[in-house]
Parts: sequence; structure tokens; C-alpha cells
Amino acid sequence: MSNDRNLEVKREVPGEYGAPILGAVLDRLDRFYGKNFFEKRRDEYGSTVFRVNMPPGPPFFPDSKVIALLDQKSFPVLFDLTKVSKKDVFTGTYVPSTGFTGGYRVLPYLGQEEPKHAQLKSYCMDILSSNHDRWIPELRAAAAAGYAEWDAERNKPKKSGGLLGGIIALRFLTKTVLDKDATEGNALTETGIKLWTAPQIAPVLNAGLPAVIQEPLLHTAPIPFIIVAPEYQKIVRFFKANGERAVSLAVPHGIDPDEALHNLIFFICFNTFGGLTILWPALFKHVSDFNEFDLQAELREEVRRAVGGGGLDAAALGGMPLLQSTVYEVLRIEPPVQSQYGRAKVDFVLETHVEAFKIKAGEMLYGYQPLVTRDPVVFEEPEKFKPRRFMGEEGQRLLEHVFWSNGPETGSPSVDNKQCPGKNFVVLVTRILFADFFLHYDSFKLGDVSISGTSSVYPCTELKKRA
Ligand code: HEM
Ligand SMILES: CCCCC[C@@H](/C=C/C=C\CCCCCCCC(=O)O)OO
Repeated sequence: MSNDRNLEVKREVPGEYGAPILGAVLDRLDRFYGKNFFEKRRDEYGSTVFRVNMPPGPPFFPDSKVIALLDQKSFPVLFDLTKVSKKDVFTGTYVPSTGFTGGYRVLPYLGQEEPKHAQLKSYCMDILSSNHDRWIPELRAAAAAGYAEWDAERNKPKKSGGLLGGIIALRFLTKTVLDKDATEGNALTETGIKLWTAPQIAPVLNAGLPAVIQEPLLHTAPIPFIIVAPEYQKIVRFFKANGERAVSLAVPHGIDPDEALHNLIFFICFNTFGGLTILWPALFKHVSDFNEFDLQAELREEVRRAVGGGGLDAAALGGMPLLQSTVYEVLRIEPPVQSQYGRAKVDFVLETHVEAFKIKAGEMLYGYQPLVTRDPVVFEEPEKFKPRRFMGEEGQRLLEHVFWSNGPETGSPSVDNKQCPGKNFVVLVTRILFADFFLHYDSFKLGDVSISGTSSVYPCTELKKRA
């Protein structure tokens, strides 16, 4: 953010990093096992910008000193590439071994200024756009197969099974991009993909396990790729055998086929599958827990009225303002990826709502998004889940303050920024899935999350088919 109100710099950024190594270890333990890690420091320093150590940190990970940003005014500096570099900050202050990605630095780790960034981002956007007329029918077919499995399962005595395991996501993604459903014969499985994904982000993930297990195994030193190499080889074999059309899209962008293959795998298995298996359960859980008015009745009536006798397509979605607003409210109150980083590339003045600070080149900035998208200066009753929040004129205007895709919801991903190229795709397929669900079911109820980690499985305790 430019220093657009010329606020005077009155003090240094508050906060301290503690003793070498020990300070980082104590902050890491507090982040994972303490409470109100950010809120208590914000209140103690009287500032939404302050110095703190983020996980994982020394001795076996790089320096993890950051300046935390917790408000809507300072956080967007992370989108300003004249001020910060996004090179090698995708997972935070450390970078997983390129062993996990075939020896390549895949797109999310590249700074916007690196030549390959534009080539690979254009390739990623081509993968999405070249399949534009297949995403919806393939998603609906995958969902229909999912419903059949749920209905069969519901007749069984056990009440197990998540309403939204990643089976639907894995099926529609591989069927569309690779023309082959990876779930057939368990060629690829949700577990296998998670086994490959988890070690890459384990150092920053709170898997909900006791400290005595998590600290030594997950948070102290990198997990060597060799442990999950067999899983990755299975994924590589499947993408190699079925990915010719998808890899060929990289040729016009001057990308070597092998590098394209490993980026393709990352886009589909980490970026998309990983992101959707966080977002979709969260959407259903928030709707299940909502009890101010009969939201599910209003949603199913809105969906069925908008679809009428026609088909469920992007046009029909236009007649579902409540459903769209509900999806945006989930993306606001529970952004699927909480952490975004950026390294200052020049000295500059950073503003919060109330004061200004001097930032020095080289310092690592860290935005904790869940507090930013609950900033009371911007959102009324920010802690409340309000499905109608983004409806109407006023609601649409608020979208510029929704940052889940590492940019404003009103922004556009491009080769000139680091905003998620999947931004519009994610909102479209999530609205389609949710609408499709209400064409088949009247209502549902979810129990509490049974496992945590990168995505959650919520037991479905009630599922009423369409009358
Ligand atoms: C719910 C699903 C998703 C979520 C929550 C999500 C979130 C994000 C976030 C927060 C970033 C910025 C990371 C950073 O700070 O550098 C990002 C970047 C990225 N995402 Fe996504 N994303 C999702 C889906 C997708 C999809 C569908 C694709 C592609 C098919 C994708 C591909 C990428 C790529 C390639 C980048 C790096 C962008 C660049 O280098 O300019 N993501 N995503
Ligand atoms: C398994 C993760 C799936 C998300 C994929 C998505 C965006 C990824 C962005 C950064 C990767 C780091 C994810 C850390 C998740 C846990 C901690 C947090 O929440 O801070 O790709 O576009």
C-alpha cells in the first residue's frame, strides 16, 4: 500500500524475536499449542503489525523472523510486487526439496519477475480454459456417482463416510484434464495424493497431533522426499500415461515436456485437489452449522427456481445470488489457505488503519488472512457467518476485501501478478457442485470434524433426498 495519507512514522515495528533459536522454538510451540497467538500479541503491542517468529524456523529450517500483517490496510502490500518479492515464499520461510516435484521449481515458487513465471502461468491458465466446456458436465457426472455411493452407504448400518471426501474432486479433475478417471481401480487415491502433499507442508501444518509426536516428526526438520517417492512415482506414471493432451498445451509456451508434466501434476494434485478438499468441506460445514434462518430451504428453493426445467450451467448460476454470497462468505470467514508471505525488496513505509511503519528491504512480511478478512473496520459483525453478506450492490462492493486467492476477489490473475490462476475456476465449480447438491437433496447435517490436517472429513449425520 502506498503511504497514501502521509501518516507520520512514530515508532519502530513493535515485537521481538527472542534469543537466537530459542525465540523461534518458543514462538513455534506457542503457534501450534498456545491460544490466540496473533490476537494476544496484537493487543499487547497495540498494533496489527508486529515482529514475531513463524514456524518452522531454526535450527534445521531457515531464519523465520517475520513482520506479521493482520489488517485490511497493511495486508495488500503482499500483492504489491513493486514492494515485495514472492520468490520461494509459497510455503513460507522454507522451501520443500524439489525432489517432491521432479527436480523442478514449480510455478508457485517462482517470483513474478522470473522468466519462467509467465510461461508456466500462461500454461496453467490454458489448462483451465482449454477444458472450459467440460468442467461442469464432468463435475456433475462425478457428483452423481458420489451421490449413488452416499445413498448406498447410508443404507449400511455404519454412519461413517464424509459427505465430501475428495472422491468427487479427484474424479472430475482427472476425467477432464487426463480423459481418464483416476479413481477407477484406485489408480490414484485421495490418501496417496495426501501422502505426497503432506510432507511438503508438514513444517507449517498443525495436524492436531500431540506435541510429543508432531514436534520431532513434522516441525523440526524436513521430511525427506524418499519416504513418499513411491507415491509420487505412481502419480507421475498415471499423468505420463494419460497426460499427452495436457502436456502438449505447454509446447506453445516453450516449456520442456518433462517440466510441464511435473507442473501439471502440481497444479492438479496440490493446488486444485488440495485447495478444493479444504474449501468444499468448510462450505458444507458452515451451512450445516448455520441456524439463524432455514438457509438450506432458501438455497434449495433458489437453486430449483433458477434451474427450472433447464440445465444447471453458468447461466443458471446467475439466478442464485444467495448461493453465490454463501460461497463468498465461506471464502471470507475461513480462507482455505491462512498464510501468505512476501519479502520486502525495497525500503518502504507500510500503513495500518491508524499508523505507519518503516520496512527495510530484506525483511519477510507475513499475512495471517483469517484476521484480515475479519477486520471490523471493513466487515460488520466480522465473526458472524452471514450468508447474505455479499448480496446486492453493497455486498458486491465488499468483494474487493476478500483475499483467499492472494489478491482481491475483484482482481484478475495474470502473468503480471501472483494471484491464483484458479480463482474464477474455483468459485465456478464450487457454485456448480453446491447447486447440483440441492437438486438431489433437500437437506443435510454434518457432525464434528473427525480428522484435521490439510482437509477435513465431516461425518454426515443426516442426508435427506429430494422429496
Ligand atoms: C480452493 C482452491 C484453491 C485455493 C484455496 C488456492 C489458493 C491459492 C493461494 C493463496 C495462492 C497464493 C500463494 C502464495 O502466497 O504465493 C495460490 C497460488 C497459485 N495457485 Fe491456487 N488456489 C486454489 C486453486 C487453484 C487451482 C484450481 C489452480 C490451477 C489449476 C491453482 C494454481 C495456483 C498457482 C499456479 C499458483 C501460483 C500463482 C503464480 O505463481 O502466479 N490454484 N493459490
Ligand atoms: C494442501 C494445501 C492446498 C492449497 C493449495 C493452494 C494454495 C497453496 C498455498 C500455499 C501452500 C501452503 C499451504 C499451507 C496450509 C496449512 C497452513 C496454512 O493454512 O497457512 O494452491 O493453489
